[in-house]
Amino acid sequence: MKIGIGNDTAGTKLKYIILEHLKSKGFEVIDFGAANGETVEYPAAAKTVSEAVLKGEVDKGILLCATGIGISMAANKIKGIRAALCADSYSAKMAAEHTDAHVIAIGAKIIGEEVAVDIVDSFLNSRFSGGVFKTRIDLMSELEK
Ligand SMILES: O=C(CO)[C@H](O)[C@H](O)COP(=O)(O)O
Repeated sequence: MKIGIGNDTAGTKLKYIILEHLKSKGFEVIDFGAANGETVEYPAAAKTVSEAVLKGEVDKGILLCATGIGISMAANKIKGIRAALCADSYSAKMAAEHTDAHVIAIGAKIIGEEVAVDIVDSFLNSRFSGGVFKTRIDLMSELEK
């Protein structure tokens, strides 16, 4: 599984922790986010990762900003993207199982490092349930028209 990770400046430290964790688990990770000392605004990071998912360059995306709020809002403005702001691993599991989220967002100043890693693992280890949940995301997609 190929993962895209993106962050604004506030998410840089947590990005590297998640990046190393994912690599240690054998994931291929593309880092689209701000590097140490670099200034990147969250809309740009959200756009790059979301478009990479839509193009199939990566399978799923992880987004980080200080709160996770702006970067999840920005990702949800990209047509076709379902982004879920997650503060716990159950939500991350449901984001995958019930809403087939393309990306999750985590607040780097809100969520501790170990919980953040649990959230990421929970999201990536969970699969879309289909069935009635597919009907519902199709209804959600109609809202974009
Ligand atoms: O969480 C965010 C948006 O929802 C941003 O990361 C936050 O606003 C950045 O703030 P600052 O420039 O003070 O680090």
